[in-house]
Amino acid sequence: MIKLKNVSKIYPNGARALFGVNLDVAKGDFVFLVGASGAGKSTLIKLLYREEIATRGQVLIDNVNLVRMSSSHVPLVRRKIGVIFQDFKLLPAKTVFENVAFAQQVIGKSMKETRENTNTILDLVGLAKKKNAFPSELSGGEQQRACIARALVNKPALLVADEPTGNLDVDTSWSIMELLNHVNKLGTTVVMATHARYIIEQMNKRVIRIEEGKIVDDSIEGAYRIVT
Ligand SMILES: Nc1ncnc2c1ncn2[C@@H]1O[C@H](COP(=O)(O)OP(=O)(O)OP(=O)(O)O)[C@@H](O)[C@H]1O
Repeated sequence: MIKLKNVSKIYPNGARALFGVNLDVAKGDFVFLVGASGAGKSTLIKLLYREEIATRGQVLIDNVNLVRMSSSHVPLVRRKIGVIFQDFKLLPAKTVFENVAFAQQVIGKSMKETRENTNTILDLVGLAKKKNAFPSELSGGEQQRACIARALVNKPALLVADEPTGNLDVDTSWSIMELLNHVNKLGTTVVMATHARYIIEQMNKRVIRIEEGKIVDDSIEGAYRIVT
């Protein structure tokens, strides 16, 4: 579902973030991106949802090249992709329900469908009881669950996550990882950048290591699987 062909990214200020990256991620995969700070993980993730555009090469999502795409087509591609961040990015003046519902209203879903989908996804992430709370009334783990609900509510084929456990304690991080694993088992492809060694060691997933803008290792890591 994801194919990067000889991708390089040089930012306008001259910073060289990625060089000659080739990558294939199959539908249904769960992939970790690891590497030191500044290695290029966030840049690679941003290329996948066209927050940034590659300077050279091709970034294909379901055979559509995001590099050559006109901006009018970007919303169509973004509907296939849910994004979650380390710092949540929830709208502070909206409740959990409204944050999740909003993602559907902007793509023109009816009120009835929006309400049904929002309730279903809030159940899935374990936030049904907090749906009328505002983000400031939630714990960090609950805020991240709300973000995951928002990212998933339009049923994306791909979920990209940039350090989604970066602001969470170990137990809360595991509950988020179990949720991502569950979502992956339901069929969503997951690409997640992380610095958390203990997570990649225990998840037994494909791990892509980036150093100075290049993929230097691509292998299955860890001996244990999370039981879900
Ligand atoms: N918007 C930008 N403009 C200029 N340079 C940038 C920009 N974003 C990132 N860079 C540079 O590109 C390189 C890769 O950065 P990137 O954020 O992709 O790394 P990272 O692996 O995600 O790091 P971290 O783990 O700290 O988040 C770094 O040298 C960084 O300074």
